[in-house]
Amino acid sequence: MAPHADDSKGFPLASGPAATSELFEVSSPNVVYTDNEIKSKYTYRTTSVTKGNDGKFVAVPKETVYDFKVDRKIPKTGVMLVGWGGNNGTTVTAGILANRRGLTWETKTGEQAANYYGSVLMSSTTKLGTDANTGEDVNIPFHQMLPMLHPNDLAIGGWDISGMNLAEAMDRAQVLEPTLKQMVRKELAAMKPLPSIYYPDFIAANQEDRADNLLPGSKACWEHVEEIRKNIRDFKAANNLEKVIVQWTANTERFADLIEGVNDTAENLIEAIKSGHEEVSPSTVFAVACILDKVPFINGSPQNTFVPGAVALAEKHDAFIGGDDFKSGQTKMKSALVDFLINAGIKLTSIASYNHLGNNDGKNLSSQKQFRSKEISKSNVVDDMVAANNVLYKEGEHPDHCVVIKYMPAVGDDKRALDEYYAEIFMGGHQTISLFNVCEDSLLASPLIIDLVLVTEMMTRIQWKNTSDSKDYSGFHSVLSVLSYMLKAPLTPPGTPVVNALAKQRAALTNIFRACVGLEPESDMTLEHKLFA
Ligand SMILES: NC(=O)c1ccc[n+]([C@@H]2O[C@H](COP(=O)([O-])OP(=O)(O)OC[C@H]3O[C@@H](n4cnc5c(N)ncnc54)[C@H](O)[C@@H]3O)[C@@H](O)[C@H]2O)c1
Ligand SMILES: O=P([O-])([O-])O[C@@H]1[C@@H](O)[C@H](O)[C@@H](O)[C@H](O)[C@@H]1O
Repeated sequence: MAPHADDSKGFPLASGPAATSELFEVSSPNVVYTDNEIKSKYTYRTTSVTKGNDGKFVAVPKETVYDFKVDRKIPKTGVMLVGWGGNNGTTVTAGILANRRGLTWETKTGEQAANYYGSVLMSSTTKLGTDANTGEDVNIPFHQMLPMLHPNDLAIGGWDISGMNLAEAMDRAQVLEPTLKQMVRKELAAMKPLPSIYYPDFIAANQEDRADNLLPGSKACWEHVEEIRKNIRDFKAANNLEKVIVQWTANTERFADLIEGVNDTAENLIEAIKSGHEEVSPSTVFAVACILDKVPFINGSPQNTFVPGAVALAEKHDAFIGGDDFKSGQTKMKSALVDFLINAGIKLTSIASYNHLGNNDGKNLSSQKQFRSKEISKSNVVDDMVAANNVLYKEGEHPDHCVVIKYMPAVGDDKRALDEYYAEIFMGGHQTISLFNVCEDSLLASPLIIDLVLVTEMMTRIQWKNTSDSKDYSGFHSVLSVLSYMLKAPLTPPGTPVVNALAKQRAALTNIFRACVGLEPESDMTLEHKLFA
């Protein structure tokens, strides 16, 4: 009998965890396994560079020894989506249900089985090491690097300003095959998003016609914070959960003005909400509600949810936050291609990025203020790669870069991304790369929602301390920049650099997980294959 859900309960857990036992153990004097923990001593090696009076760099190898501790017990976890009734929300919910039940369905090209393609954790591998006998690479599923939650075990719930149940909303989204929809319709029909907060000025006016599932009040108030906190507590209790993670996959909001005395500090932000300040957005109200109860909050949209006061509040409460803006298709390709071109010594001089899409996201983005949020997140993605190459680019020099998004209802969720990359090459030559990339937006974004939940939940079970310190273990910084691989505009701890290069982002995630079990970073040097045969 398929599991049933109701408003506050969301979508209950599967019967029994799908997670498999751990695939490997590290045999090292620096790694200790107990029933509940993996403890490791990890030497972090970096190179500290200074510039001498003669202008010459001096590079000094540095070593810092850290103790890492990983909780091996995988908690019963739920995810609550803000915007649950949207294209992404309905698609990821149906996708997890289909995987949990091992569904196959007929399509025009034959039978299709449920999968987690597009999830870096569930469908990619990472190199563990080399075979002691053959010297061949030994690659394992990324998901097996640490004792990680399995998406099949997730309870799912959430909020939407639209009161449609998930089956009707799935039809409205027009993303999934009718044959698959038919197989999950009954379960989704039993799921209804919780009423949400709606402050009209923050999203396009064209969204008003779906706003029929609202909490009273059209601007920030403390009752909204308390109601959201209660919703999360009720969902956790109803599903007998140990942990809940909240993700914003609701409409893109306009940027909030940063106002001293309103959203510049934690205290001012709390006061601004209590006094009903109109510059506090719904996404910031959700973030504050989550932070106060140390519920991790991830922003999958481009708006500046995390105003300085929200970041400060998260740091104050040791709560995890992450964002911004899922990196699903056009930008993911850009962050890989630009990384390749510039690191190949090719001088990229112009990027023209156009896309059109016909889903409700595109409808909301047809409004200038909401588009501006997206334009910013899509435009900044090359900055670090350009700045890192002072051979090609002088100080302050960068490629021309334009971003255009047009709402074309006919194409629905199947966004068309058209890009032209123009570059200078050897001796005055030029290279022009033209891409036509059909991104089925929700089918690309849904695995990112899953990866963001899995990595965020994993980070709540990792602690560290500097071996030389006597102080206790602590968690990573509140701002989870380790999530950057899944996001267009990575949020980083205040004052730290933003890395958008896709390969670097993936390497950071891989090597932090490796460090947690006392393994060196994967360097791909393979000296064993270069020094001797
Ligand atoms: N590939 C992708 O789909 C992709 C990539 C990057 C970012 N995003 C972002 O993800 C978000 C969702 O994308 P989508 O295609 O699912 O859009 P969508 O419009 O289909 O879904 C958004 C949902 O949010 C709801 N909503 C709006 N304001 C709300 C509020 N205050 N509280 C609760 N619900 C609210 C809407 O009713 C709608 O159901 C958008 O902001 C989009 O820009 C999507
Ligand atoms: O992730 P990506 O494909 O570069 O960017 C996408 C944009 O191209 C699209 O216009 C927008 O609707 C999506 O929300 C997403 O942001």
